[in-house]
Amino acid sequence: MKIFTTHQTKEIDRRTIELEPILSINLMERASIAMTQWLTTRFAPGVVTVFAGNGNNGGDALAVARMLAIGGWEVTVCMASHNNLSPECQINYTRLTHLTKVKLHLLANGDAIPQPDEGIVIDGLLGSGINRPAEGTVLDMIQAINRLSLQVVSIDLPSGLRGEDNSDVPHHAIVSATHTLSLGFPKLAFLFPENDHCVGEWHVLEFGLHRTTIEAMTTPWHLTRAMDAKAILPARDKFAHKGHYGHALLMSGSYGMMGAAVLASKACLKAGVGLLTTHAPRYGYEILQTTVPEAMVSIDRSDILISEFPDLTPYDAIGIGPGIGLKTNTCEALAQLLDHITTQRMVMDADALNILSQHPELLDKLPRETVLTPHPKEFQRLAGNWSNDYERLERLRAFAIKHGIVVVLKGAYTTIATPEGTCYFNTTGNPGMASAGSGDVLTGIILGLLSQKIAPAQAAILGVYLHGSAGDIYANAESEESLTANDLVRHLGQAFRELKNN
Ligand SMILES: NC(=O)C1=CN([C@@H]2O[C@H](COP(=O)(O)OP(=O)(O)OC[C@H]3O[C@@H](n4cnc5c(N)ncnc54)[C@H](OP(=O)(O)O)[C@@H]3O)[C@@H](O)[C@H]2O)[C@@H](O)CC1
Ligand SMILES: [K+]
Repeated sequence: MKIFTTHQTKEIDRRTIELEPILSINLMERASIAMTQWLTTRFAPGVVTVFAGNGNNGGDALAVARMLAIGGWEVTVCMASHNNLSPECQINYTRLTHLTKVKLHLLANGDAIPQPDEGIVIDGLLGSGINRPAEGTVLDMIQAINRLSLQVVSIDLPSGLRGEDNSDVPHHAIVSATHTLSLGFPKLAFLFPENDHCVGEWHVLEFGLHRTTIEAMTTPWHLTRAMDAKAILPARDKFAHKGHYGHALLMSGSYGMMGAAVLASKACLKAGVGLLTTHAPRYGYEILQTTVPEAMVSIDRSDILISEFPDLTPYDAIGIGPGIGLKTNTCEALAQLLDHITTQRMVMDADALNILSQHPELLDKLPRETVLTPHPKEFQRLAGNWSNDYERLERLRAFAIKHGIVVVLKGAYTTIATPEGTCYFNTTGNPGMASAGSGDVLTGIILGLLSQKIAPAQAAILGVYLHGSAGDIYANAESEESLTANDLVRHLGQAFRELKNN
């Protein structure tokens, strides 16, 4: 699903009005019907306090207030002013005044703001048209809303939040919503950890914007839904043999870190690879043979770390990093590997990434479309610091473009940036997955998919989706708290099945 900038959304809005054609007031009515339907399926009719601004966000709020009042809700509306209303807001204001049962408060500067103690709150003060941090009575109303202990449903955006960069907006100038009903598309800002405090649960409501315009409009930002991930999943051929699904080489483990090699190996196999060879230090031999009997083992000359790599000829894809450590011999083996790699696809994680940040000259040797899977700290070591989440995203794109690689920045809404600068935000997963070994499992999955000749960016998008989905399946059945990396491996089968049946 595409994510557009505020500016693009306005253009889609304009073209819908022109090409459908539809009057803007009727488009607003359609959006408001979609929001009212959402509200009435979620909440039983009761008390609702609606805060409305003077632009079209306020217009939406006034239309929703009218629809709820007609539906039997007890509606109170608070407005900062009824002057300088946008034309659509003005029409909805007039329509609302015809309903005598709606209580209307027009607040002048300094007036006490109603403080409801029951029901729900609808926040329609400011939407995508915000052009400066909230101020005056609108700011007072935002702060009054934030003092309430009621559920707050924001229209389009929590008032005060902008669709993209919010680096200059203080938290106290943004409504803290429990739900945000985003009109048409998600906003980029919803995906940033720094806005978690205000966005709450967000929902995209479709209301018939112009399809051809949406299809033609390009954007670097995409959200991966089940249908997008499913489209990547290749069908399995009835007459296939194990050679069809590729031969993966995993270089993983060191003394005390063999668990990483075990987890990544298991995950690679579960992701459907044909053959797996795990290259590990000598001392890991028995561990691997007993815990992952499906994998072949290639033994390093070193007992305790990886200091060499096998002949690469048989392999379709190489995964390196989980548990390898940062010792000089291992760094040298990695540098050598990069000199010898030919057609193999590659995924690098954990200590392989730390080696890259200690030896940035190696970044230039990465084969095009190599997949790196850093968590934020590893990415910071690789690409430098950032001061806000928007800047971090820009840095991610720039880094992927500069080095011609695929970067998977892990976290809530794990983001996959391609060498072309396109970003895909993942929608599966839960906080229970921020635990030991979770990254090793992801590396194994992506390696398994790369070996099956799925293009690197696609393998990363699908791998991240399945990894998160396995975590969600486990968390729904058991709990987030008890989730371990092994549980991810064990539920990968169900994640595939859910995706296929979707
Ligand atoms: N996308 C779509 O397809 C559809 C979008 N729709 C809806 O339209 C919304 C966008 O509406 P919009 O453009 O009228 O702007 P909006 O957010 O209401 O705010 C602008 C008003 O606020 C004011 N103002 C600005 N900053 C301020 C501040 N810091 N502090 C105080 N005041 C401030 C500014 O007034 P000013 O004081 O600058 O004259 C202006 O009047 C969008 O979010 C969605 O809800 C739907 O109707 C259906 C179709
Ligand atoms: K709003």
